[in-house]
Amino acid sequence: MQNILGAIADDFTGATDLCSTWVKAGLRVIQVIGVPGPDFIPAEADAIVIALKSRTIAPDQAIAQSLAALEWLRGQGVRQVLFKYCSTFDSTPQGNIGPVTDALLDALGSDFTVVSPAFPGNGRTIYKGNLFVGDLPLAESSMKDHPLTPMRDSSLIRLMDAQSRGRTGLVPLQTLRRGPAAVTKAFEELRAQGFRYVVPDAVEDQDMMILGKALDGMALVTGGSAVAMGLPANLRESGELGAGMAPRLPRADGRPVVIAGSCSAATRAQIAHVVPLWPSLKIEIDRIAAGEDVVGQAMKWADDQSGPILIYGSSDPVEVAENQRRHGIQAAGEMMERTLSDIARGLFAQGFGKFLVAGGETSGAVISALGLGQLVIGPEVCPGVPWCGATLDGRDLALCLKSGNFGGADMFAAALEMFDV
Ligand SMILES: Nc1ncnc2c1ncn2[C@@H]1O[C@H](COP(=O)(O)OP(=O)(O)OP(=O)(O)O)[C@@H](O)[C@H]1O
Ligand SMILES: O=C(O)[C@@H](O)C(=O)CO
Repeated sequence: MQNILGAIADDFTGATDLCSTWVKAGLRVIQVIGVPGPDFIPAEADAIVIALKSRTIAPDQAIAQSLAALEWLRGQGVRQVLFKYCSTFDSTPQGNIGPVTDALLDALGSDFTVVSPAFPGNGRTIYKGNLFVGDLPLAESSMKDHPLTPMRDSSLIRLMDAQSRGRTGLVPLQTLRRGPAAVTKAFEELRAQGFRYVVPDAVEDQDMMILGKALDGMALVTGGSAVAMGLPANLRESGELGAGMAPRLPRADGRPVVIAGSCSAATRAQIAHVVPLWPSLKIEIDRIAAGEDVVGQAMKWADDQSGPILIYGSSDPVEVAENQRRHGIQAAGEMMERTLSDIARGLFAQGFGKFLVAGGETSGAVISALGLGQLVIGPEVCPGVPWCGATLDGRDLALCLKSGNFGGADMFAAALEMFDV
């Protein structure tokens, strides 16, 4: 069996978001955690998404990991590769979106690709090359205060140019709306003019479907999960895709816990919603830095509670800035990720079996600490956020990896209600 679509995602929640998009399109999809070793046997699938944690690491490491992922995917026979990054283009002036895209293009012997973080279903739209989050330009949205990748420019063209080797062109909405053939022609013209990347405007799902058709045959596609929406239709037309299967809610015994490390506005609203309803524990960076046994205390606390519980590090931008000033940006993030993931591992040992984790970096840390190899994608809680199943030490567990800014205020409870919790 050859897997026909392959993807490299720069974080774990982004990977599940993409998997969910393809599962909804009827594909059998598996999410693989990190680049698999030689003994790894992937479950049978139409698409494989490799989840890396490469969004904020040094560019040379991100390149090395992404190239290793590409090599592995090519060994599986994938016919098109997607580099999945955040729908809010989370990156720094150094990368890693530009450097990884350049390295993947080189490795594939290609010199042109699309840059499309648009995700209309979640309010990420592109107009005249500018990225909007809901009603606000990216640089005026809450992403301007992101702890690791503050986004201070809304122009995707400037953002991509600043961190890549080539030049970025635009396909305006008017051209896109003329259909796939017009888009393909615009791509060819831009490429002939020496552009290496193209940002297509897109404001509705229908635009993503037009774009998807124009991407047929492009060796490397880059963007958010919605750029993947139209790709399965190309495979159906060429007869390469069989009948789809409805996703199933994973089996999982054990208590539920929400672990939040995302400081995004949506996650903070979700936390504010459940704090009055559920036992909730805030983890303080200062106490971690002071060497207190924060993990042991959290596990004891969790043992004393019943029903769903929330453990969170998330703070508002003022407190995050204060923590970063005291401990350093990287160190503050890492301390919190390590602590939350140690707590997750401890809770699994304590019998917890349903984990909702908020935040891409945080999810990456938790999944790595649990030592999971692959996730089977189940039904969606809200756009871009599915439940996933995994097996660990002979136990079934369910995981819901939530991108920081996804989901409405009542999303935590809605996710657990799917299990009648
Ligand atoms: N109180 C805090 N002070 C400083 N940093 C924090 C605090 N709480 C969490 N963090 C760090 O902020 C970062 C949040 O990144 P994460 O990727 O988990 O969330 P996100 O960016 O909102 O989600 P996504 O990547 O899915 O959009 C993590 O490194 C986390 O450890
Ligand atoms: O594209 C998105 O917004 C998400 O899948 C994500 O990558 C958040 O980390």
